[in-house]
Amino acid sequence: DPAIDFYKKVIDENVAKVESYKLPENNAEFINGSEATEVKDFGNYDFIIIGAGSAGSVLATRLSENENWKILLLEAGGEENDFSTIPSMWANLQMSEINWGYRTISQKNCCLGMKNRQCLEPRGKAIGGSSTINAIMYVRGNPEDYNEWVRLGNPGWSYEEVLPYFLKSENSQVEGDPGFHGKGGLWNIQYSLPPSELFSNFLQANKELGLEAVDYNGYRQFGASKAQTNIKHGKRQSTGTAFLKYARQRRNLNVITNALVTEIVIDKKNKSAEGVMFIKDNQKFRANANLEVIVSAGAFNSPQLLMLSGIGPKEHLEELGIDLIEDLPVGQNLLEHPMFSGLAFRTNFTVTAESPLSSSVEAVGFMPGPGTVPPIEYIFLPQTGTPSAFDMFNFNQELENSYLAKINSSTDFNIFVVLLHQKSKGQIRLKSKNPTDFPEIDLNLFEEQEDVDTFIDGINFVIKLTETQAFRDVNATLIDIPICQEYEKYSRDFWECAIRHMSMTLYHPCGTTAMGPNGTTAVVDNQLRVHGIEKLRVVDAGVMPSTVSGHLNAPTVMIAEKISDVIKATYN
Ligand SMILES: Cc1cc2nc3c(=O)[nH]c(=O)nc-3n(C[C@H](O)[C@H](O)[C@H](O)COP(=O)(O)OP(=O)(O)OC[C@H]3O[C@@H](n4cnc5c(N)ncnc54)[C@H](O)[C@@H]3O)c2cc1C
Repeated sequence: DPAIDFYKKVIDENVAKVESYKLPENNAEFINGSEATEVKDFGNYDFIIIGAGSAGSVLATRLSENENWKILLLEAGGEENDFSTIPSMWANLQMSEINWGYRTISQKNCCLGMKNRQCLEPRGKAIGGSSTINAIMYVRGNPEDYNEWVRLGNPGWSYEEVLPYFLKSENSQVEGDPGFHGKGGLWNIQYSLPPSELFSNFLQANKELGLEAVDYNGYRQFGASKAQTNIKHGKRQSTGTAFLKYARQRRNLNVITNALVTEIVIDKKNKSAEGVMFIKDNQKFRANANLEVIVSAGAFNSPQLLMLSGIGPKEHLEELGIDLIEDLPVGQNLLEHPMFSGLAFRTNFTVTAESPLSSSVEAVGFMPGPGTVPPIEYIFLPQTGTPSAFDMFNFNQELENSYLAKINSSTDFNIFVVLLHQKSKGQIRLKSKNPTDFPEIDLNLFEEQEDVDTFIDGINFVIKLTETQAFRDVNATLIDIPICQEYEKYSRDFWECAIRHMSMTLYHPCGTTAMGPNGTTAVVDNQLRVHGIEKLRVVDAGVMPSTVSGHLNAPTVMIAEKISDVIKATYN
């Protein structure tokens, strides 16, 4: 098949580049432009949207449906490419210029087994944003997650009220629970590509523990299922491909790539957003917004941009010499989904054919807990037969030699354990007032002991899962974790130590521009308008006031769909 040959060639060429790629330390490509003295006029628009990611692409598509509105969409990255459309290559995309390349600052409670105690925090820097480099899983979470947003003071966000917006985007091929899947929308959803040979063992193992196969986006979340994914004809469906591709043909939408927004221009007297400053092609530009500036730069970059523009914690901005316009808890309340990556299992089964064109994340399960929402998700990654091109865990040399080097991609499978509702909180701060510097990311996972305890329960559950007959049939055996030898092997103290060393995240930052009824604890209101500032909204994953028992891409698209309707209703 010529198509398969073409993509195999793309993989070969790009994997070679991945091996030698070095993550950047700052936004080097914009430094020249940041030193330009002249500011050029980029004209007037009704809406200026910052960031063409999961939220920004959807917003631009929906708002440009109104022909009378002139819209400017500014994106720091470039276009998607052939490599980024191949589902199984998602992890490798981190070692290319379509990842911003962030690392956390050195951590005290977590990431202890990583190089320099830093976890990686990839973010998409391209049309489609993080949906262009993500693992393409479509997982909405639990209805109670959204009802919780209402309980936190945000009317309009109950599951009943947001479900229509999930359905609106979808063209679902999933044979799931009736009433929970949309047809005819722009975004294709289908099950992950052909099942691996151990998929049925995974489902059967769950069954042995009383967990049936479920549609996790349907009536019941507790149980196990094949992953629902954003794939169409074997290719990634980023929001750039699924939504923006059509809207870009509209004359009222101007999409500018390789443009770094450096400031939201705010009239200090009226406390009203007037436009933006950005850098493109080594030049500085200013564009004006008649109706609104909408910040959709993601859960790290949106708070960075707000703080650079004078909106943020008073003390922090003062210490950096930034004039304060509005004192809001920007960058606080950072939530993540910690993920333990130390459960690999050797089997007596060897994959025969390598399958570089499959999607590597195959199936997930949700562990029941005492509450209405699952405390733990577990993700099944079967053997691929192809070793990954780099260490996405960022393990230090000791772990790389003593652990990673032992994993065999033909015989071993992984089950990643995810803590869904952490109590610990991190934060985003500015390194300096220079917009070409990266923001400072402090994850602070596992500050709260309760998080560690729940995580250990999840690990023990997954080990029990692999001790069922279904996994004994392939002789699944936990691969030795060679660290934390000072503790009794597999005791709770041992697991705590392993968790603090070997956990990374599922790359689900949110909460840094949280919605809520007032500016002491929240940044935006329930219509995502920034408290205290006119004509300014934040619309992206950062606005989630609490996280969801799922993955963040689908909820972010839902948020953008819903706010597009709110905006249309406001001005029409
Ligand atoms: C490696 C990885 C795997 C993931 N896997 C999954 C998964 O399988 N399923 C799932 O549901 N979720 C997954 N996620 C998470 C999900 O993709 C994100 O939560 C979601 O895409 C966030 O959308 P957003 O609109 O908030 O931000 P983004 O999609 O990141 O969009 C922000 C956009 O703004 C641009 N931008 C930022 N700053 C500026 C600036 N100053 N000027 C101009 N442009 C700017 C960025 O380049 C980017 O395009 C994953 C994420 C990653 C990184």
